[in-house]
Amino acid sequence: MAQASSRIMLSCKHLWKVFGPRPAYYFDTAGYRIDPEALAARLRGEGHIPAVVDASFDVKQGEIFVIMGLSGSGKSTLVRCLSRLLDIEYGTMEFDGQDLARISGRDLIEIRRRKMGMVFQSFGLMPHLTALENVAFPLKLQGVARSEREARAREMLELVELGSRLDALPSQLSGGQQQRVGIARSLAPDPDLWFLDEPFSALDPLIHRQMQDEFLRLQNQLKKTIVFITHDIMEACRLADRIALMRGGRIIQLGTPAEILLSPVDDYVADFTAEVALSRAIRVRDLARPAQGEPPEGPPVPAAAPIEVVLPALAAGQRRFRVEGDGGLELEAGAVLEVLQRDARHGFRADGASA
Ligand SMILES: Nc1ncnc2c1ncn2[C@@H]1O[C@H](COP(=O)(O)OP(=O)(O)OP(=O)(O)O)[C@@H](O)[C@H]1O
Repeated sequence: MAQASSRIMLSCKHLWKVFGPRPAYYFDTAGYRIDPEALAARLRGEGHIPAVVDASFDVKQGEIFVIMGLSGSGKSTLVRCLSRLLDIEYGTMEFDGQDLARISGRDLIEIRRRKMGMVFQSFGLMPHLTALENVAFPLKLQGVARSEREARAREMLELVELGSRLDALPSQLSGGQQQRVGIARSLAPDPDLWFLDEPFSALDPLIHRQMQDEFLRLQNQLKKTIVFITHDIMEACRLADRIALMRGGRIIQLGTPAEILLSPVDDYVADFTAEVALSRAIRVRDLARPAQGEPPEGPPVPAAAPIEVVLPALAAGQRRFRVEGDGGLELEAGAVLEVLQRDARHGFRADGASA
């Protein structure tokens, strides 16, 4: 996970996207004045699909912001609105000093080409172009000279460890390799905002995990501002700095993975998170507190490690753990045991496996 700065890169307020015969009718220029739930219910009752309902959130520079929800909850629609592949009915989307909802034509094309990168589940590569040509293609659209765009494409393919397959056609590459090309292509114009819509879900589970590691490695290096969509809570918890959890078009909870896992707002979120082994997903820093009295003995534990790292010492009787860093933090056995109890209730063993 990257450390995000506090600068806000994208700020969305009260976004609505409605499918149906006459969505504009419900949103006059003065704005809607009834509460979002009531308006969404009315829209549904009158033959419309409110796919994004009053969504507000900020994405910080350098952050991995994950939008998570079940099929049909509105994730893809929301991201299509952010990239203006769809027009919204209502709301504001401030990016780079401009309201994306209001700009049009040339400006929009420029922003999409130069400032936004997109990766989709279907890799969308051009079958008759080589890996190098596919990655260089967005730069060709920008009018970048051939030698320069090929140098950049080569650099991006090396970044995703495909430097030896520059001349391969998509059909000669595995699914995982094709998605790496897709990732390299989306990064070629050096976007400020990087959208990834279920980028790994077409890949088999083993590759899926490798690609997540690869993605985290890339992000550590590049520190992009990322909006990442997934329906997989484990993936969300692994990758996210913060998660926006959607249901029926609404963002029902927004927080760090630890906040969502430890303090779900309602039973729906609690059910959603029940399949996650907390001892793996919760990190030492999530439960750390200022050290009380003398600092704990023993070697420090890394703040970013999952709390399962302390289990052997806990089993051997240690009750307080020094947390690595200058913060004077400790991890206390009681907090760890609470998490283990929750895992046990949901059928997870202390080693993180399902019982
Ligand atoms: N072009 C469209 N016309 C009408 N309804 C649409 C359209 N696109 C999406 N919807 C509806 O909007 C709602 C949200 O769909 P969306 O694709 O955003 O969900 P999702 O969370 O991305 O789902 P999935 O994970 O299956 O892709 C669904 O009820 C869907 O049927």
